Order: sequence, then C-alpha cells, then structure tokens
Amino acid sequence: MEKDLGKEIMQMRECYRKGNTKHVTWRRAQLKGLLSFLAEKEVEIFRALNLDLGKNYVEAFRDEVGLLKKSLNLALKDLKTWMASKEAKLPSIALLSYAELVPEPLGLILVISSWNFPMGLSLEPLIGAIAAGNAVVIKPSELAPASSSLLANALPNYLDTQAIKVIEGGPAVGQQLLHHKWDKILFTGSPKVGRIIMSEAAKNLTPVTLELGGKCPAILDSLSWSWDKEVVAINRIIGAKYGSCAGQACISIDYLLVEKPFSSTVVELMKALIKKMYGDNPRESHSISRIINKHHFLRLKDLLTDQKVKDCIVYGGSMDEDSLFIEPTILVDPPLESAMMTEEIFGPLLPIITGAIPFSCLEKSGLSSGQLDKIEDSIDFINSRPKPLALYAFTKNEVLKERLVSETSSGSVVFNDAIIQFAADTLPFGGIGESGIGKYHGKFSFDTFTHYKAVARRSLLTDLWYRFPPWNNYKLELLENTYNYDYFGLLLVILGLKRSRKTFHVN
Ligand SMILES: NC(=O)c1ccc[n+]([C@@H]2O[C@H](COP(=O)([O-])OP(=O)(O)OC[C@H]3O[C@@H](n4cnc5c(N)ncnc54)[C@H](O)[C@@H]3O)[C@@H](O)[C@H]2O)c1
Repeated sequence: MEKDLGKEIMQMRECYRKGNTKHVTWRRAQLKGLLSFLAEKEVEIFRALNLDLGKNYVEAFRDEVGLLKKSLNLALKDLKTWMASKEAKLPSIALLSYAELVPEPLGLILVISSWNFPMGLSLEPLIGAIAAGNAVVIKPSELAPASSSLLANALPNYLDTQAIKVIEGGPAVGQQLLHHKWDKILFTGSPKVGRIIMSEAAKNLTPVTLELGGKCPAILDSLSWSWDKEVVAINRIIGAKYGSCAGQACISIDYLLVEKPFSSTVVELMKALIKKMYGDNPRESHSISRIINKHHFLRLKDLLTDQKVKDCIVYGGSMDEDSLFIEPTILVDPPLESAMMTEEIFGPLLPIITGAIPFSCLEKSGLSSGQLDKIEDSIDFINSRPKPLALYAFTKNEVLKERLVSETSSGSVVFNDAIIQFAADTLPFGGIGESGIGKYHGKFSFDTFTHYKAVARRSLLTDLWYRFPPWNNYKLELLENTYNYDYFGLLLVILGLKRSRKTFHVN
C-alpha cells in the first residue's frame, strides 16, 4: 500500500511538472467536471449523506451541494481575473521599471477532510486548488463511508485522474500520506489531529491551512420586541444549534450566554420553536440529522452522565442508540468545569449560561461575580477561553456590537444570525488560535493555493549610481532622500544646493 501510494504521488508530481494543470483550459474543464458530478450524481450524493448522517436532502442541498455549485459558478466566472497578474506600482524613482504579482500554483496539494460535511469539506477546498492550477489528493473521512466511497468511485469519471485523486482511509492512511512531501496541506478536523498535521508538515516546511473547531459562543441580549425574540433570534439560534447536521458543525452555536432574568423566556420560546421545527416527536422527524456513529453518540451521552449536568436539563435529553438519535436538548447552567463546558459539544445539546457560576470557575472565567449580571460580562467570559471559530451575538445594542468586535478575537463575528457567514464568498472562512490557521472560500480559496510571485522588470537604460560603493556621506544623503521619495530634495543634493546635515566618520 505504502509503495503504491508513493508511486501514485510521484506520478502526480510528474504530471504537475509537465504543466498541464496550469492551463486555464485544464482548470476550467475540471471545474466544469465537478459541476457535472454535482448535477448528475445529486441523488447519489443525497443518498450517501442520508446513509452517513441521516441528513435530509434539503439540508444536504443547502449546506453542501448548493453551496458547492455556487462556489463553482463563482470560480468559473472569475477564473480569468483571479489568474491574471496584478500590477504592483513602483515609485517614480524606479524609472523605466515595472513590477507585477504573478499567481503561481503551489504544486501538489493534500486535502484531509472531516465527516460532518463530507462533500462540502472535501470539494470546497478542491475548487480553490483546481482554480489555482494544482494537482490534488483528497482524503475524505472514513467515518462517512458512503460519501467517501462515492467521491472515490464517481469523481474519476469527471476529473483528470492523473492530477486529481481521492484516497480513502482512516488515520493510518492519513499518517502515510503525511510521510510524503506536499506543497500545501489543507486539513479540516479536530485541534488534536491538527497538531499532528502541523508537526508532520514542519518536517518538509510544508505550509498548512488548518480548519479546526472549538466552542462557538452565542450571546443573546434581552430583546424586547416579540418579533425580534421569537421569529428572528430564537429561530436562528435553533437553526444554528440543531439545524446543521444536528449541531455536528464547527460553526454551530456551542453554548448560549443570556442574562438570568431573560433565561426562562428564552427556554419557553425555544421549546415552542423546536416543536414547530421537529414536531412533537422529533425522533420521527426527517429534518434532523443523526449522530455520525456509536462512538460519537456515546461521547455525547457521556457529557450528560454527570448528575450535576443531568440536573440542568430543562428540555429534551432523550436518546436512541439504535437509530443514533439525540433529541434537541437544552440545559441551563451546567457546571463550567464539566466536560459539557470545557469540550466542543458537536451535537444537539445546548447549554445556556446565565450565571450561578461556581466560585472555582470565577477566576478562570475572569468574572467578578457569580452571575452574568449584565450581558456585557460575556466579553470577559469569552476572552477567558480559547479563541472561537465564530462568535454570534443577537443584540440591537450598537455599543455592545462595537465592543465585541474590538475586544474579542474569533475567526468571524456575526450579529443577529449564525452560520450564514459560511455561505458568503466574500468573507474569508477560517479560525484563529485554537480554532485554526489560514482561510478559504471564494477568492480566498484561490489565494490559499497560490503563491503570488513578485516579478520585477528593469530597463538597462537608467540607474541610481549612488546605490553602489565606494560609500561616502554624499551617497548617504542621496539614499536618504530616495527612501523619503523626496525628489525635490534629491535634485537639490545632486545640484549641490543641499548639504548633508550629518557627517559620519564611522570607519
Ligand atoms: N473549521 C472547519 O471548517 C471545520 C469543519 C468541520 C469540522 N471541524 C472540526 O473537526 C472536528 C470533527 O471532525 P473529525 O472528527 O473528522 O476530526 P478528526 O481530526 O478526528 O479527523 C479529521 C480527518 O483527519 C484524519 N485523521 C485522523 N487522525 C489522523 C492522523 N493521525 N494523521 C492523519 N490524518 C488523520 C481523519 O481520518 C479525518 O479524515 C471538530 O473539532 C470540528 O469542529 C472543523
């Protein structure tokens, strides 16, 4: 296996060296091939996502297929502009010179993806890598086997198999792939594996983009209008907690911060809206995804085994191991030191934090009192934890919005909605600190897989004679005026009308 892998990778590198992938016609053909794959295999894709995750086909279209088609259409429309060299303005002193930034593909790319959006997280990076003219290996997650197998078996019918390959397997295959030299690795997954990826990549000085996870907080201010509360905020919170792969999404809301007096209203509104979205018996609902596998089901179940956490459940909590179903669940004030509040939840459990924070956690959370007295206290709470991938705030308070932007750090900030940033091509998608390194989506994907080569062209007709030795104070004066772009001063020095104020005798 290892030997075959090595041979395949060598052949791909050879193919890249021949230069085919750099041509606009090749890039366009692959992007169109991907579009055809999505169109012709749409039903198979929906089936695979349903098999792997119980994902409804409408959700699958909204979160994966539809987004991919949108990204492909953008890449096809803008490809020529993205590929074009950009002039880099030079100062007038550089007479008869011209400079440009020439986008050049990086070479051989490795994409390792996770299971929760197995199509989207494999193909979205592929779009950028192809558009940028690279050869690409994708290793989908073994935990979404139907999707992985569909990618491996069907994609070769639509793409250039010399330059684009899907290699299936789990951590062992991932590890084998990491033993080879890549020109860039884009990894989507956990911070734990992200660390392994980065240390393996460091051996060859391979640059990495790490799309990781973490706990994304949402702040809900005490909105007074019922429209704001019910229709907008709570609806969007429920959608962003349970509606995208049942909360198994890196940008799902992980926990909600609410002022204590508002919390019971929030819980009541949420209960009603959960019923509206998933019916009286959500177990029967086809609109909520299932947990990916038994291991993750038990991981989530474990989060609730601590009696102190269990006692905080105010809604839901039922589970069915056979169908890997977990009911949309709400908890109020689980202990901050519990795994529920220290680990990424990645499932349909929503802790609401209102205060009643044990003293042991106060120092750690940076709060001075045991309650979230004011919604503004959430800033300290968020800042006492690793930088999240996304921060959401439902508020009309403009001062709070400004403070959140300037006083907290996260991959993205969204006011009065959640998850939608993922769909915006003009916004870079990526984390900071524990939540990731680098960014992609839209033109940022092209840039992620591109080296902007600095190209300068000079004429032989002119020169700045004073940039060469032997050195003297006169040349120092000329250089100083040059770097200040003080052309008049330069002229005066050349004409002998301006004298150096400094006289150095260093040597
Ligand atoms: N930022 C994002 O865009 C984003 C999107 C989805 C998921 N995530 C994060 O991903 C995590 C869940 O995904 P997961 O369970 O698939 O993560 P994971 O880190 O366990 O696995 C991700 C990928 O890495 C591979 N892998 C695992 N061990 C490896 C090793 N030792 N060497 C090489 N490859 C290895 C897996 O086979 C899989 O393809 C969560 O933390 C979530 O927040 C982030």
